[in-house]
Amino acid sequence: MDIKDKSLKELETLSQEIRDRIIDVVSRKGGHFSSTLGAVELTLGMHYVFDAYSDPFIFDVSHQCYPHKLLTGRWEEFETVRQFGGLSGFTKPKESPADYFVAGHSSTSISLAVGAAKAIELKKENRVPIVMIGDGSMTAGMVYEALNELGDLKLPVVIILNDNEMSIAKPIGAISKYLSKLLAGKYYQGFKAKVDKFIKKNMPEGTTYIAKRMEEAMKLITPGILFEEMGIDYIGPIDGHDIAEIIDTLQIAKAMGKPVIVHARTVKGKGYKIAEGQHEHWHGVGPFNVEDGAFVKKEAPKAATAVFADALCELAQKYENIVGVTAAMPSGTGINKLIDKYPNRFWDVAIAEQHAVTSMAAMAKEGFKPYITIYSTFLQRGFDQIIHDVCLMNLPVVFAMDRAGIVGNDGETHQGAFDISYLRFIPNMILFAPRDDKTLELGLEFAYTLNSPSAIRYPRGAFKQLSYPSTQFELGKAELLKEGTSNKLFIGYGAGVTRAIDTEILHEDDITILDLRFVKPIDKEMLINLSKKYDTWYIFSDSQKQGGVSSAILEVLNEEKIFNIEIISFEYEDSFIEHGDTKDVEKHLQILPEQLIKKIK
Ligand SMILES: Cc1ncc(C[n+]2csc(CCOP(=O)(O)OP(=O)(O)O)c2C)c(N)n1
Ligand SMILES: CC(=O)[C@@H](O)[C@H](O)COP(=O)(O)O
Ligand SMILES: [Mg+2]
Repeated sequence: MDIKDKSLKELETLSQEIRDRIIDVVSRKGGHFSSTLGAVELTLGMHYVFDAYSDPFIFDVSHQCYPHKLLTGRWEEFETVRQFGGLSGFTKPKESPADYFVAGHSSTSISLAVGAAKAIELKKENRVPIVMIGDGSMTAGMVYEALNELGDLKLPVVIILNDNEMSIAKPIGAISKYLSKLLAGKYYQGFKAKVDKFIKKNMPEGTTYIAKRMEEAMKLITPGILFEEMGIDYIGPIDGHDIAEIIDTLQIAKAMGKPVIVHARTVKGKGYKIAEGQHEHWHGVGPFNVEDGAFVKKEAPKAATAVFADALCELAQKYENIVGVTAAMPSGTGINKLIDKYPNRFWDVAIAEQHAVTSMAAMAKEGFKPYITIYSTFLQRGFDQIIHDVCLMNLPVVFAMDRAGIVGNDGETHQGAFDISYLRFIPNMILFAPRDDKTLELGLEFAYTLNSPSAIRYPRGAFKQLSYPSTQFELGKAELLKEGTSNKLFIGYGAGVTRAIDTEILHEDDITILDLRFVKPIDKEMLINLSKKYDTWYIFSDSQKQGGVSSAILEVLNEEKIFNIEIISFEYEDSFIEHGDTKDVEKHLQILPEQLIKKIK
């Protein structure tokens, strides 16, 4: 939709239509809600001043990109957002040429803009990268790595800092406090008045000349701004819901031809009163009633996250040296409960996964037992820190990895597919997984006893509760759940054990089921023994096949020169897994028990 020739009044009407569409669709389908509502006017400003099909439009995390989708030919299709086969909830170039990059993990936007700006300069093109980044995402280290170079190179990049004074939860840390202080300032008004006066007095011919003078004007009224010190001009705070002010400012920022941060004050949830200014609750939602904001809740069994949080609470009470962190996901990981109860032992360190890992390594060195509670996908950010700061030092840090396996509607960027593959080869690391609630509780207690780094994984949502009695973990020991009479062996890992059991029930043969429990150290003895009885092994695990559970088993068989076993892995194939309701995605992957049984037969 070209909005460049719309009047201010028309733009205001459009902003209401966009909000109505988002509220209507998200209230029925679920999705990211309050961030995207708060970004409507800023997005309109971006589209008015820049060109989404030419200028790189870079949305950080991109959970706030719904207005952008609606403005770039996806109004009708928006009905399908986050559903299987439908629109992604994030920006995705495959979906539209107006989506510059895939995003979903935070704080990548300014680096992308710097790279794009370098390329634009080398290609001698006339395009300007425009970024939208939230205040919460300004806490991550990558942002400062990018600003560091940008302030030096002085390439033209416009960065809208969309500041609603919230991350998913409340904002954390010194940067947040600093931004709040800036928000409280009156810099923009002074700046604008000066610029207006200047333009009126000195003929408004040619933006380069005006921009040059603006720079001088700004220096007088933005003392000591961190960004200025880094070589990046700062304009703000502006009202991020005032379309005229946004357009005005973005035009100026674009004309300046150098890196500029436009600091905009916004209200998270703007336009839906019940959500306005609320954190957590309205960030990402399921279907709800628009009239009263009541969620259409389906009766759901207790999620693994809640089982984890309760169990860790009990352990923390028992062992005073247990500490823990989350990187900006307090309620998502359930650790908010512990932060409330033990504020001196459990922390939200903001979006700072690398720092979370390394700072907990030092706590382990000091004799504490850190539990890093983190989504499988976000731990990817702390990869080098796991190797260099935790495993190399052989420190007993526990990685409690939530959202392992298919996460559903967030899709490609968020699937917890890779953790086994990226952790398994690291020396000293112990990898194990519970199959249900009880074994999750046992696993957390077992982790406490370990003197090495360990990682335990559990899924989004609830485990299916199993009837097999639970025994405590024993390092490197698998558990034979059922001995059958056929030549087949089902090996399950974590939630994969349930998949194995559910598939076995559908098979007429009486099949042996092994809960592998540890993928590292793996139970070689058990595998060697089983190789003497069963010659066709099926591997069930909610993880990537490459480097995953079946790879680990094949390594053992190969080392032991056991070549007569056929291994059939039902792990994820070598591709990124799309978004959709988890059941739909699993069906697409053909890993539902009724599909697996057909493959086996
Ligand atoms: C690396 C990484 N860690 C954590 C998250 C989870 N996450 C998504 S949005 C968000 C909050 C971002 O806050 P902000 O940038 O201020 O955006 P807002 O939602 O307030 O608009 C968090 C923590 C993520 N996407 N990526
Ligand atoms: C955008 C983002 O990274 C988070 O909002 C994420 O979508 C939360 O996922 P859960 O719903 O699994 O907590
Ligand atoms: Mg925010």
